[in-house]
Amino acid sequence: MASVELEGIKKAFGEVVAVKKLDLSIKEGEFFTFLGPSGCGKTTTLRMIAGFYYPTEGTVKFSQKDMTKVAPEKRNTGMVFQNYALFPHMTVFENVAFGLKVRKLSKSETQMRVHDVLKKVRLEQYSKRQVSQLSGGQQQRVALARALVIEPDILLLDEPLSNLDARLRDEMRTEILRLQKDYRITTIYVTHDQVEALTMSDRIAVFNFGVCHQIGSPKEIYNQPVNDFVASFIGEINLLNCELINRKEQESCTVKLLDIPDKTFYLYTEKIEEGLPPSSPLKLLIRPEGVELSLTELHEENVLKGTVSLAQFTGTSVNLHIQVNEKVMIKALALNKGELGWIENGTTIWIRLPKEQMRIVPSILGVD
Ligand SMILES: Nc1ncnc2c1ncn2[C@@H]1O[C@H](COP(=O)(O)OP(=O)(O)OP(=O)(O)O)[C@@H](O)[C@H]1O
Repeated sequence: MASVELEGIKKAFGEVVAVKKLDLSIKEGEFFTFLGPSGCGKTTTLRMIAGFYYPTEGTVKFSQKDMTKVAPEKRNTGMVFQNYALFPHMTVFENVAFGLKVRKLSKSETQMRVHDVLKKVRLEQYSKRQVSQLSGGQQQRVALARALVIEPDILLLDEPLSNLDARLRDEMRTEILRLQKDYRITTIYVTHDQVEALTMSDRIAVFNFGVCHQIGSPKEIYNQPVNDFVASFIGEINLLNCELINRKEQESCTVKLLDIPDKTFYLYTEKIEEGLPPSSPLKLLIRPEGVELSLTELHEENVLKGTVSLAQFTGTSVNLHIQVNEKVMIKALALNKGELGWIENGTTIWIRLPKEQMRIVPSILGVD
């Protein structure tokens, strides 16, 4: 096991700056995920850790040892690629043994290690089969076995599940976590899939356009996003253009929603992101599950009246779109019970935005 430290990392390919300036440290044994949309610099960062690319600026360290210019084969990392990169004409055994052969391990040691790892990934009975004769999920396990057999200090996984169907993806998520805990190996996982990131990771780094916007546990990222990009990339959310009217210490503060005239809302001061840039556009955030609903009029603060424009039944709940006016639509969630479970399009409804469920963050996506 090793820790990973990235200090002031930048990577440019000619004019294209794939990673702008990155500082992060990954702890020993941690399951750490790089999450972000296509082209945001996740794979480039992973490849700098593997040594396939050298950074234009900055330092890559493993357990505080400078590895920036060390060749990939001397880093003791195991990597699994999106397309598996297996040798199709070779057997499962030969594929997994390949890295050990390169390292010139004895035949008996190789036999033993390959046997052990194939058992771990539940492929012992397939060792003589050609990989081209395996299913996608089985090929994925071979790729994992090949990465693990060298007993790497760090396991690097680049969108390893994106070629599998939904059911197999679920199964492999559990499998990868089981192996990661078994081997107690520092793991860096690249994905654009928020469900994978939330369910698997100890911590997540959220990227966009070569910049890491936030690092935190799945709960921190979901519940305390630092800006509207992070908030909207993970889960459903309502983002409302707003202006902060008055900010008091340890009390409610007052907010004006720009698209709902003559209405003031109150939320707790600690729900305002620290150090908001003075003139930047702001967004008020609230998750659909934080919105409260009533079919009878509510006479309290933070209430809006709207009309249901979409009621999508999902089994356990109903996803609702509630039109407040031409510009503002609020997403909410009604559990499949009581009268709210039977709600239909066109229903008039009262929405309460509880103080503790709202946050104010700077908008990097811009006011729409
Ligand atoms: N070898 C290269 N030469 C030139 N530009 C590159 C190279 N590799 C990556 N880029 C560019 O750098 C940016 C980041 O790419 P990267 O592959 O790291 O993104 P990503 O977040 O992993 O995307 P994806 O999820 O699509 O794999 C993109 O604009 C990409 O086109």
